[in-house]
Amino acid sequence: MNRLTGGGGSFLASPYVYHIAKNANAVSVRNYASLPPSSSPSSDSPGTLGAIIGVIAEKLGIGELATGGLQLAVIGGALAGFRYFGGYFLEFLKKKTIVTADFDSRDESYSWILNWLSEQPYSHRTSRFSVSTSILRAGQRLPGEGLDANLPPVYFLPAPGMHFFTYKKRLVWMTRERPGTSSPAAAVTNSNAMLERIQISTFGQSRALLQNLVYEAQRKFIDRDKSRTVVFAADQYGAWRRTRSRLKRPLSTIVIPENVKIKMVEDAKDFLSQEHWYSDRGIPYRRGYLLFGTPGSGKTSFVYSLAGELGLNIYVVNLSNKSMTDDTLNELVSDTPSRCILLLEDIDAAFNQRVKGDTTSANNITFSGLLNAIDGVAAQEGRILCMTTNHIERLDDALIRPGRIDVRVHFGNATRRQAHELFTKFYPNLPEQSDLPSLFAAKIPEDLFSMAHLQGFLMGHKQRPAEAVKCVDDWIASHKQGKADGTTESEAEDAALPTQIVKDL
Ligand SMILES: Nc1ncnc2c1ncn2[C@@H]1O[C@H](COP(=O)(O)OP(=O)(O)OP(=O)(O)O)[C@@H](O)[C@H]1O
Repeated sequence: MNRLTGGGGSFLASPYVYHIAKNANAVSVRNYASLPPSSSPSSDSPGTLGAIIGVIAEKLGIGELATGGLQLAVIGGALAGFRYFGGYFLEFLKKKTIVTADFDSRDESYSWILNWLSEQPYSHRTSRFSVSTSILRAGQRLPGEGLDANLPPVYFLPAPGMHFFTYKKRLVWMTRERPGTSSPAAAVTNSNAMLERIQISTFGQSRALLQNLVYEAQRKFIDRDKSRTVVFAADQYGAWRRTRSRLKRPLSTIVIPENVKIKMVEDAKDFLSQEHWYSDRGIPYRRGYLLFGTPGSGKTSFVYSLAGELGLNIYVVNLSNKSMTDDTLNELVSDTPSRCILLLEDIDAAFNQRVKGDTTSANNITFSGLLNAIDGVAAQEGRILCMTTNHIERLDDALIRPGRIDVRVHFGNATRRQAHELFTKFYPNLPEQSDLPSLFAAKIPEDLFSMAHLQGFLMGHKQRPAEAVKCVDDWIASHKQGKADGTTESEAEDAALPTQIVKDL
């Protein structure tokens, strides 16, 4: 009895139990130590756990072996309890002493942090680094940008794992997890196999340092985008993904009548500055443009240039996407920032099977779902909607009625004037008195070729303007026949209309 119930001095001090206590975490050890000291390790004194168990065992009249078993069970239970609560305690300690920022590759902020990391001296110093020509986010590639235009872009990033470095003279550490490497959770959820995660931590209770870091990363990223137009597209999960960014295309590179450009830019700027005007009159603060006309006439290019001019990003919805439903469309549209261009391209293709009274489309979006997304309650205020189509005659009147579409711009085939301007812009180093642009323009039949077509021809003579003028007759002859065969009467009529703002509103 004495051997088994020898109080703290007996069983805790026995080599076996002591071993268990030593292997338990510090919290367990401390908790044992905090038990009331047992000055007299005798069975008469119930001052220790062992003694208490001994007394209970004696009262119950169980034998020595069973008493030993009971003691071990109690110790095991106590250790398990310490481990369990110890975990909580450690977590509590961590919360009190460490702050952590978490970045998930499904979120835009992941790009900020990768970009920020790639600029940190540590990323260029560490022996464990990953090299990338693009930043990978949720399966989307964000090409390296803003680097020497003559070199392939490259990012240096800390490799997956843990890294320590300093930020503003404070120690920070970062863990980067990739599925299949160090993130079992991500590996299990195969649904998003490209999920990545970064955590950045530092000692202390204040979030200020990490918040500064996040703001700095955000600012750097946005500054880099200032000279660019960023394009977002909907992914298969119904969320916006940054797909690419392009250097802003100056409006001067779009060859359409100057008055069209000026009026459109003025209209958009006016709209963006008139929020109160709209709210005072209870008019939904939205503007819609329909750009219609012949293929390759510059409709999409104009939208990109306009976005650059206004400093807006573009959110493109592909209505032909089979995974898109009314709900996802609605969610996407309501999820755009308040100042942006929402671009619906080739809108006729999404609903070309619609005949009057039919409310279905070739995809999973209903016509009423589309109308609702465009101007329902969830539709974002402050956005500019741009729709493009080559077939305005196929569009339902309801889709382009005033209020949904405020300005219609027709884009036609190239006039001689446009051909002249395109040639001049294509060969900017021509002497001022050169007659090549005029010679070229004189040969181009009015309203027969699209601007894209002419641009394609000039691309074949990139550095040789005189050769372009010499060869253009043959090119026209060979293409005239093809065009005559392939163009319907209504397309030919449409193409012959000049590029202009159609003021029917
Ligand atoms: N008016 C124009 N000025 C300058 N470039 C043009 C013009 N029209 C077309 N291009 C050039 O032709 C190509 C195709 O233009 P874009 O995609 O903007 O035409 P689109 O009208 O949107 O065609 P689609 O209706 O087939 O989508 C681009 O490379 C663009 O630079």
